[in-house]
Amino acid sequence: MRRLTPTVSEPVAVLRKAGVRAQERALQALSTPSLMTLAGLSSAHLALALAPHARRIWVAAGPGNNGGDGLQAACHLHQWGMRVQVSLMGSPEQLPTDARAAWQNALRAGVPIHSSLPHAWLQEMTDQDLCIDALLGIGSDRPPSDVMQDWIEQMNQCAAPILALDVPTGLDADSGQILGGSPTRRHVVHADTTLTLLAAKPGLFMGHGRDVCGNIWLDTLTRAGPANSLVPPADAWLNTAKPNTKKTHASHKGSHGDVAIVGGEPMALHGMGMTGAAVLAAQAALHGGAGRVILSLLGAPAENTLAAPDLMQRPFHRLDLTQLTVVAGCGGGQAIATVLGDILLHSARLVLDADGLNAVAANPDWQALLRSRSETPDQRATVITPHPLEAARLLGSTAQEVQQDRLQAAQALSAQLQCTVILKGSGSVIASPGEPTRINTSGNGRLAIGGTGDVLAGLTGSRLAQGQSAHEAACTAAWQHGNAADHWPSNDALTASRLAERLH
Ligand SMILES: NC(=O)C1=CN([C@@H]2O[C@H](COP(=O)(O)OP(=O)(O)OC[C@H]3O[C@@H](n4cnc5c(N)ncnc54)[C@H](OP(=O)(O)O)[C@@H]3O)[C@@H](O)[C@H]2O)[C@@H](O)CC1
Ligand SMILES: Nc1ncnc2c1ncn2[C@@H]1O[C@H](COP(=O)(O)OP(=O)(O)O)[C@@H](O)[C@H]1O
Ligand SMILES: [K+]
Repeated sequence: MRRLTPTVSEPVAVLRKAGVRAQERALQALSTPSLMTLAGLSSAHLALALAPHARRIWVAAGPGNNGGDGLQAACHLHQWGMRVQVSLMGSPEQLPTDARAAWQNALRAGVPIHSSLPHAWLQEMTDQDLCIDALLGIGSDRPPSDVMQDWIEQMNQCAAPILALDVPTGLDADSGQILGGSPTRRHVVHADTTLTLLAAKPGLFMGHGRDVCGNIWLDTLTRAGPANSLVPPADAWLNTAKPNTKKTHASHKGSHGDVAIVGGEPMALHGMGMTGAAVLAAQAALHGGAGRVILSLLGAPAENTLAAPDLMQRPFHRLDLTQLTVVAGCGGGQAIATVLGDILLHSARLVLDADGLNAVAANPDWQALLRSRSETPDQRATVITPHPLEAARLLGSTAQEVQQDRLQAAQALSAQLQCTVILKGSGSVIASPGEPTRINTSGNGRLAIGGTGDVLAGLTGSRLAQGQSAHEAACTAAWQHGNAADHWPSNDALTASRLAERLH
């Protein structure tokens, strides 16, 4: 069993529900004791570690095998001398085989099992006690029933912390969305800790998953031996790519790459002042360690010269694109369309963001140009950094559809445009042709403010300029960007410009 944090260094495979089921089938026959026995024991160990002084442990057990895990855990905790009560939803006779065996074990051991909520017990529980959510795991495909919703609400309102087994009930393990697309989070368990079983699931790290899982632990239930070779191919991996920011002594500014930021439409052009976005990207490229950063604002001379003394400034026609890492589109407005063809054709390495992506989405010729960059003899690296709406425009779908399956959306876009994609948002997904897809686990809701995406684009450009491949640059930049937010002092405002200066 191990805790999954953004600083985890070994690779962690992520499987969708279908993959977990396949793994379950493959391991079931081999595993002695049964997988549920292992799951129950592991859950009980973690429960005891989380609440060693609990005077009450309430287990809410559902009608499937997730309920079986809870019953098995209750049995151990009871045998170890803890005061446990189980509320079992549904009829014990209808439990699946393993869960039914767990119920019989618990009965034999003398665990109190009821079919309703222990109201008085719940009211007496304190923050030293523990609730165990074993209502639904990966078998849930619809919003919880009315009675279950009531149990969930009681659990969320209880003073004791919550340990969710496998998945917090009400959360879709694949997407991180709330089952049934409910706009409120009332009908999903808000766990303090989630012990996920067999494999990490994507939904725990995306969308609402980050808010309702609490600390995530993983037990693969596989011990050393032949069982390990039966794990199906991963759908993705958690992103563990930390940047190496060390620079050799024997280096000069030319050793660390040149980045040109092209964007920042001024107010004078179409009445929308967006030079700030380009300056943010440029600052991030500088603080990300690029040797030289050139700001090429579209349509007018710089308005921020004094604010950015470290930056060089050039008009677009003076840039030698073939020698540069270009970050294009940040605050690009409509003006980006005037230079996008040249950028797609000639830039040595490219990060395309924001209005650059919107322009590509509207123009099939530019899509073809973007694709063809991977076919040039020098295979020009390209990273695109869409948020869900920009991704939807490129895919011809909706942001909601993208959020329903972020892994699939990022992979489809990467295949369609033959480039690296960072699909931004809670749990950014990094997909590249022929590379394992990554889910970034650093970062938090404080990044949900204007301008942080420009910072990510500039940082990615600096990583490319320093010699990383498109996939590595995207992985390390996404991790570093989120990590800076994770270490931000809680009493200090996080703004994009300050983020750009504190990338460490
Ligand atoms: N098998 C194994 O080897 C191992 C399994 N493991 C554990 O099993 C879990 C998967 O078990 P599972 O497949 O039984 O699914 P689970 O999540 O318990 O739910 C299904 C039940 O809930 C019901 N139900 C569904 N939705 C509902 C709703 N909205 N509201 C109300 N009811 C709803 C559904 O009813 P039905 O759809 O049939 O009407 C069915 O009765 C997995 O997450 C892990 O914890 C581990 O121990 C490792 C070994
Ligand atoms: N809830 C969140 N959790 C983690 N990261 C987030 C969250 N919301 C936004 N982000 C990150 O913040 C950045 C926002 O980018 P974007 O939407 O393009 O904003 P902008 O265009 O204003 O810069 C992205 O890197 C995204 O991954
Ligand atoms: K659960």
